[in-house]
Amino acid sequence: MVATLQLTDVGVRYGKQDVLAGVTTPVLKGGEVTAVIGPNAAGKSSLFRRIAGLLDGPGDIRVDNGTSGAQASHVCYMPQDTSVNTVLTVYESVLLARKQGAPRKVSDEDLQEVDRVLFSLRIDPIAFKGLNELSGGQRQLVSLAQVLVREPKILLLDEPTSALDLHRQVEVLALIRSLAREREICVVLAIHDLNQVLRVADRVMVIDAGTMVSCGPVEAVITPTLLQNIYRVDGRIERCSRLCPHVIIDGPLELA
Ligand SMILES: Nc1ncnc2c1ncn2[C@@H]1O[C@H](COP(=O)(O)OP(=O)(O)OP(=O)(O)O)[C@@H](O)[C@H]1O
Repeated sequence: MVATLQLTDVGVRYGKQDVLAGVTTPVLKGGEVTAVIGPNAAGKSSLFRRIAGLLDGPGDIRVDNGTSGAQASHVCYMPQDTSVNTVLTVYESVLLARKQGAPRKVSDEDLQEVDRVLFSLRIDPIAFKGLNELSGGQRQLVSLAQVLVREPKILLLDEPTSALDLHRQVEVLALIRSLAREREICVVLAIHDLNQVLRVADRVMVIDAGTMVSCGPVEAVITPTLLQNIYRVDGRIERCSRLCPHVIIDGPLELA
């Protein structure tokens, strides 16, 4: 069965302050990548924490048309903050993530999956380094390995490439897209770089000031009007030599 995720009227409140309200999506399906975009402090991370079951709030989060998000075991969440406070090695931390909530005995299959994920993210050369010895980008790749190794069906990634160099961003996002397709994973990822959104996502959800203002196919949503209304910049969409759409920014919005 293909995994599905659907949000109905989902909100988040910290104390007495509503930071997110009324987020309703179509059914997001395995095999698809949905990008969540919007300005700083719009409510994107709060939405991810709410879907992952780390925050309470109004609304309905439906996984596979039944279980609520928090309870479904195949929902994996990678937070924005990947700082660590442990002496584990990369390999140990990824193996531990794999065994989370499962019987303790480590099988050959577990070891093979850890190897496969480290290799796919090209972090196998640092497998036996301590987590506290890594660069910011390496730490982010390890965090990604920790969720991929659990073989999720719903994958929630909060800015998974923010610390990566350009080559690694393109490579990792291509990997995420191909895993989504091959393993029918429903991927939802927050990301600021609209050009990467245009490359990786099927659908884009725009959050602005705690409200979902738009949700649809990437090229229908990422338009000069969005650049003006949400990001206050003048820009246009053009195609690169491989025909992938790209955002060209002309400058800050010039008010008439
Ligand atoms: N633990 C918290 N307690 C109170 N308010 C919070 C908490 N976490 C976030 N907020 C507030 O909620 C709002 C949304 O924050 P959130 O982190 O969800 O934004 P975001 O869209 O992910 O931003 P960014 O793009 O900067 O990461 C902000 O006004 C923020 O100050």
